[in-house]
Amino acid sequence: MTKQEARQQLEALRDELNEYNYQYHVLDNPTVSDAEYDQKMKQLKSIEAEYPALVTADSPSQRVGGEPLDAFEKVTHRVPMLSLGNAFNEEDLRDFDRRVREGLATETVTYVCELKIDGLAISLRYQDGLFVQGATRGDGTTGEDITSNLKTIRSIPLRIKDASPIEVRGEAYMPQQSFLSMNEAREANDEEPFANPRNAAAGSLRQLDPKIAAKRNLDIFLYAVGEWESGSLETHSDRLEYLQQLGFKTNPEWRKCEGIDEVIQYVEAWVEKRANLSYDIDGIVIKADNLEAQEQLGFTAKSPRWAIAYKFPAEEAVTKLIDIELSV
Ligand SMILES: NC(=O)c1cc2c(=O)c3cc(F)ccc3oc2nc1N
Repeated sequence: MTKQEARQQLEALRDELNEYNYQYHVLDNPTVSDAEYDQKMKQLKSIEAEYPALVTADSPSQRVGGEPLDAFEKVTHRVPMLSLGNAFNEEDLRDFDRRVREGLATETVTYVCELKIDGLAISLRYQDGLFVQGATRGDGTTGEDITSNLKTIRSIPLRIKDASPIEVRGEAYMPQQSFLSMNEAREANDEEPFANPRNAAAGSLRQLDPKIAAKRNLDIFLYAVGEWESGSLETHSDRLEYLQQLGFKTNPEWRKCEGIDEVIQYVEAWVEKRANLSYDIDGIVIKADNLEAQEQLGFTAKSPRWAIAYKFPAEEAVTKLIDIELSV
């Protein structure tokens, strides 16, 4: 095979494998058998072995990186990654809504409600369509570069159609099933089990060896845009739809709510439905939908004034109580 033929074959195989990966891990709708996927991957790797110069950053063979790192580099978030203020009951939610309406001098606010994924806040940066850097929130201004670990998350696209620089944010998490089977394996090896999926996800993303992170079956839901020069959308909900069009995994349960009464209905519905999810949530995030309204309301030193997190009553407090009772 000539170098030109190899280049063409590799491009076709990359596109095919990245599309299969998207259907399987983002849409949860596999279109080929594992055997067929593995066969194509083997073909790609053998041509890349023959022509190493033709390996590209978005090749599916590059998901599980090379050598373990000695340490994580620091990353500065030019747009700070802040944390959300909390609401614990209906009164807190109504107080939040009153502050927003007063700040905007408007009667009713359109909100977007999202499930609050109980994981790790993550930032992904794309340049010329390529995934170039991934980082933790850290202290909001300085995070850790964990690009090699994030590349192992199959639902993160290595390339997107939009070539303009864009930073997207989301929550990396460990699905409950992965958590249970990982802890079974750890206990079989006399290793300390993780307390909960959130700690397991944090521990996995802090591994210096990406081969370990690759085995942890982590996943991610994207929910916001950080830096984005060419951004021209008017609402947060438009941004969620744009992220989905770009090939990112967004959580399908978000809803637009007109006014705080609809928000409270959404929250109450999920107190019940939460138990049926295949991943942990610790609350509901409520955001003013209009981006100009967000701009007008701005931020306190550590949180947006245009969003709040309604926290479910802590479940682990109950299990801890039971553990104590059982242990006496
Ligand atoms: N865990 C989550 O599922 C989740 C978390 C955040 C944030 O932490 C968050 C922090 C901000 F300063 C602003 C918006 C946010 O939106 C968010 N939206 C979500 N869905």
